[in-house]
Amino acid sequence: MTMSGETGVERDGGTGVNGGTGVSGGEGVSGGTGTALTVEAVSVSFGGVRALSDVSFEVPPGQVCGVIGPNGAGKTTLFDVISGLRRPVSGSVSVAGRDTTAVPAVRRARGGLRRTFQRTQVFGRLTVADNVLAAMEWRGGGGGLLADLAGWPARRRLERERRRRVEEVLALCGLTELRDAYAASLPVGQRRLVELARALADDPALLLLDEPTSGLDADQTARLGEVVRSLDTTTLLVEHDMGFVMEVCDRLVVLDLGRVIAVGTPAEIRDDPAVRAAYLG
Ligand SMILES: Nc1ncnc2c1ncn2[C@@H]1O[C@H](COP(=O)(O)OP(=O)(O)OP(=O)(O)O)[C@@H](O)[C@H]1O
Repeated sequence: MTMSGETGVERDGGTGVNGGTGVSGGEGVSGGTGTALTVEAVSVSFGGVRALSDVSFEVPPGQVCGVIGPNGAGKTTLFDVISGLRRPVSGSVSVAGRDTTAVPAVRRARGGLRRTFQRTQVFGRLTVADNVLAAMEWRGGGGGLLADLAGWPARRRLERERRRRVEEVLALCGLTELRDAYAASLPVGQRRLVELARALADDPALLLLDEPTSGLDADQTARLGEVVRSLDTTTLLVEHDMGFVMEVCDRLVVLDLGRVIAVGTPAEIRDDPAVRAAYLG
């Protein structure tokens, strides 16, 4: 299946990390909501460029952790490592106490890892509601072909339950009035909310949000903050909007040139001289 990005270019959605599309099962990351994340001594190199050097931090269950740092600090590379799109040359990633460093991205997605991207990935030719519904369809309806043909009551119940959940998530993300709009017709901020709704549809265990406020107006940003705060899900977010980060995150990890230069609460980070130096030069 393909997804349309902000540019209108069709993008491959088959990484299995966004909304869990196209995969089935339940392995890889599982642990339900409130799953602890541990990154330990992770290093990644691109030729001579050390994108991540010995990066370590923990996110306790249910906390919201911001990853901040100047351009090129290694934030996207870190997300790629945690979601399984890139293997570190050394170090490990553990989710709910289980080492997932060698677990493929698709299995992490099956286990409940959801990620949104800097460049939004939604199904442009589906309505907003169907985008969210599609994020749940990967589990299948149960009962196989026979159930498909016979329309078993259990299958119909599941379908009703999913549709109820779609409406719930749309309301949470402020998208109810847009439920029948085609995703491709929406401005980037709203598409970003659709992507978030897809990620939230089936109770993620671990949520990675890449620049979630980008393209959102002030009201949408405020709502996003409320949504993220209301979740029990362990959440990691890369974000340049410092006001948002300071308000929404329980803790921050600051990267600079691939290294962790500070970890702490927003208040601690605000006053940290190393952070000020990295940002102000
Ligand atoms: N595929 C790649 N090949 C070579 N170098 C790369 C690749 N991806 C990232 N890098 C380099 O690794 C370093 C970290 O990049 P990364 O994209 O992770 O940083 P970032 O903090 O996400 O930056 P930004 O805020 O600009 O998105 C940078 O020096 C970047 O040029």
